[in-house]
Amino acid sequence: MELAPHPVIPRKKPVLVCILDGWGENPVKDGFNACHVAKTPTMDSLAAKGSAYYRSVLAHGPAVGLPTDQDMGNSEVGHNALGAGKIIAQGASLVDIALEKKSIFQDAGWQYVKPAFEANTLHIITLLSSGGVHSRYDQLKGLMQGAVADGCKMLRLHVLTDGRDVPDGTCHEYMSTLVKDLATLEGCDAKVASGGGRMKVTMDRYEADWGMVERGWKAHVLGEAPNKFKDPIEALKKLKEGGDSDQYLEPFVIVDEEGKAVGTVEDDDAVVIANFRADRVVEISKAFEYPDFKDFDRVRFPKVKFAGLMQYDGDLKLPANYLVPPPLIERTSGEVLAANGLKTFACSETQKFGHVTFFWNGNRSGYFNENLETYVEIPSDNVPFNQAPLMKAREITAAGKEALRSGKYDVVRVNYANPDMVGHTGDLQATIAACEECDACVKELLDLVDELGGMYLVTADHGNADDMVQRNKKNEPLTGEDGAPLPLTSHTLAPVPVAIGGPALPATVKFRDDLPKAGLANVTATYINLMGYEAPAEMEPSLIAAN
Ligand SMILES: O=C(O)[C@@H](CO)OP(=O)(O)O
Ligand SMILES: [Mn+2]
Ligand SMILES: [Mn+2]
Repeated sequence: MELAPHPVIPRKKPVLVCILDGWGENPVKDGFNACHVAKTPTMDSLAAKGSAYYRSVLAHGPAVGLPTDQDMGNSEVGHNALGAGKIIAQGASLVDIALEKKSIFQDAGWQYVKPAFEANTLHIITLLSSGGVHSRYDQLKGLMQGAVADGCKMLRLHVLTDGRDVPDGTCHEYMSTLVKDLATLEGCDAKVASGGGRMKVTMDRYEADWGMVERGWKAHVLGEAPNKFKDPIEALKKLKEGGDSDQYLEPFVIVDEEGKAVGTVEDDDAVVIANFRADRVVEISKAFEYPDFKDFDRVRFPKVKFAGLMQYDGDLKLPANYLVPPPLIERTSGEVLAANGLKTFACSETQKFGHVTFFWNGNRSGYFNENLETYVEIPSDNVPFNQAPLMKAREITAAGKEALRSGKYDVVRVNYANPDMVGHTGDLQATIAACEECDACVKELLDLVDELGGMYLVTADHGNADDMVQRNKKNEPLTGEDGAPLPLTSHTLAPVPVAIGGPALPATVKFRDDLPKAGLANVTATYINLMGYEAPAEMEPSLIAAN
């Protein structure tokens, strides 16, 4: 893994790698493109340097290991690619293949849960949508059908409504489809048992709010929630009357005529999580898997056969049982830099902290070499982010500047959460403010890189803020019955910008023009070059060359 010195670029500290989470370079530049509408003098000045120093790269679909060109990018696959420099077949693709070949039903994880099917209940916990970021409905359906074919007599679904990877208000459609499909599972008593909105129940990440997971545990396992309904479609109807978006629905439990929860989790049951993406199911997995779990009081800890659709954390081997082996992401840039004694500083706020560490490092929660890596997490606020669109960008900037100034690090990596997290709220004005804040913070970092005589690479992991409205096939904005634009809460298919520069960048070094289809994985070799090294040959080619 020894890195050879770059023939032209000197090893000159510091190098800044800055990721604007959810900042797409969308070809549609109208009033709903928050990155475009926002006043962004810094990003504009980078773009104005022209194609030798500013370009876009693909951040969605096969370029980041997703099944099709219709799959928008996301933070997991984006940061995996940025960190690894390779295009890796991702969870969504691997599950597709395993279902297609039916090998999923032969492999060890399924064999582990299957013995529960005859006399006990199979519980499936899942994000209920076809978003393709954390889960997909067709895969859920395949799992349910496979379970029934293998003798499952009692199936209970615990569903998290989406409205984030798919438009708000679609939870009814997914629930109706699910209820219809459950009714077709012959010989199986199949019901929805509990649920809630993905940003309220179960799917917390990076320990931002364990209360979410506790609410999920109570609803899914104990059958307790303030909202009890006899019918899941009725449940959503009533909960939506409160005005909450699909993402933020309160937890609910489905009860029988006597008011008893229809699907509590009991000893000897099987529990499967049908999400392929890790970050938002690591916490609930710990609650099911760890006997000495202390992050909230579980009240009851049923002895179940627990499996993830994938293994979510390779370092922790969590969960021990899983249906599909996760992508093997090896020899990431983090590992290579550590092996060469190079020092890394990485920082973001809680919501994105694992993105610049865990995902960047190939879904590993530990360090490669703790003496060489410094990871700083700025605690995120637990608020709907359109109410606080500046988020913790100032604090991240301050930490990044201190790291740059310290002279201790070969590379300083920061991620700004604003364009993505505020973009997900569908609030255009707040997202414009988020982009402006981000731009102002990037300026501070770049000014310091100038002062210190370093180099920078500014990029993003996928689009989001660059389109805030749902559109028809002709790209025209859609409006609701009241004539108001229908907000887009999801990521986009847009490519993302990559900008390089800084006083230490030799004048002969420029972006190549022979890689028009380059994607995020090409950024890795580029930043390793800026650090003064040739990138490992197995990585996707660098975007730059010296003439
Ligand atoms: O919030 C999340 O979980 C996803 C969207 O589902 O966003 P990101 O990939 O940017 O983390
Ligand atoms: Mn992201
Ligand atoms: Mn996002």
